[in-house]
Amino acid sequence: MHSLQPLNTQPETAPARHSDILPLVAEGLVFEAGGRRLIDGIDLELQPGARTIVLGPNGAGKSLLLRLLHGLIRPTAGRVVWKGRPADAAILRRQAMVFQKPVLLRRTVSANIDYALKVRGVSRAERGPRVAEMLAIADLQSLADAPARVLSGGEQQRLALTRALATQPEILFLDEPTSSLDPTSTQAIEQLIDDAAAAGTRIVMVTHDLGQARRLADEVVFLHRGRIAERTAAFRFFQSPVSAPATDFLAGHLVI
Ligand SMILES: Nc1ncnc2c1ncn2[C@@H]1O[C@H](COP(=O)(O)OP(=O)(O)OP(=O)(O)O)[C@@H](O)[C@H]1O
Repeated sequence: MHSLQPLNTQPETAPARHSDILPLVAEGLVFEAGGRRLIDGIDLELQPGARTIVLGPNGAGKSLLLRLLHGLIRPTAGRVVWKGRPADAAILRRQAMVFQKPVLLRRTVSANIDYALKVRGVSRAERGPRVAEMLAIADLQSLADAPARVLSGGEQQRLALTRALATQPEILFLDEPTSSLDPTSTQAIEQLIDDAAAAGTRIVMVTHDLGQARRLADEVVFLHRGRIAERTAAFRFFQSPVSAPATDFLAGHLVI
């Protein structure tokens, strides 16, 4: 197994830029299910620019938080506001999410990308060149006409990410996108994320891989029991986290 090189260790390197939908603000977010309060009053503001990595122990509510922000599930209380307004169809088209297990259409690699563009209203004339460009960026040209289902796990995730990036989202949510991938596939995915961030896409990513968090994060949001225990610039977080749960977590102690 070869080690992964740090892509960028400096904080706040992504260029801040104008956004039509950011800041994304969560106000008093609560999510309850099965008689449990799983997200317990989260306030969070995400401005354009930085790359946010969400860390925390199993069951802390990381995936739920991403799903609430993305609009896949509705909060029990509180709200998610995009540049001052609730999510609507136009806002939903400007954001994307990539899951741990790629969700792909039973079509070819090209058709998966083409379809994502089509549903966002991109004309046929524009789609062809955009699909070709994205296939090249993701090094998937040789698989363009292959059914997506025959791809390896790493290739499928590269396709899922490429499809998301083809829609030029202003913000991209990633929920453990490399958790079942080998180091080479992980590196390819990280490079695509890094490039997207450099081009201005706001990155919000959950990972259990602390090395990956160090490589990609500008800042860390640490969740514990459905609450934000701390939000700290990445270089500081890994040197000296502020909260007790994060300190224990980084020390490898069991955090529940
Ligand atoms: N729809 C639901 N109904 C009931 N409980 C749920 C639901 N969704 C999630 N949970 C529970 O909420 C808690 C937080 O889940 P979540 O998937 O957000 O955790 P996580 O921090 O992403 O954990 P992991 O690191 O293990 O993926 C867990 O205890 C989970 O079982």
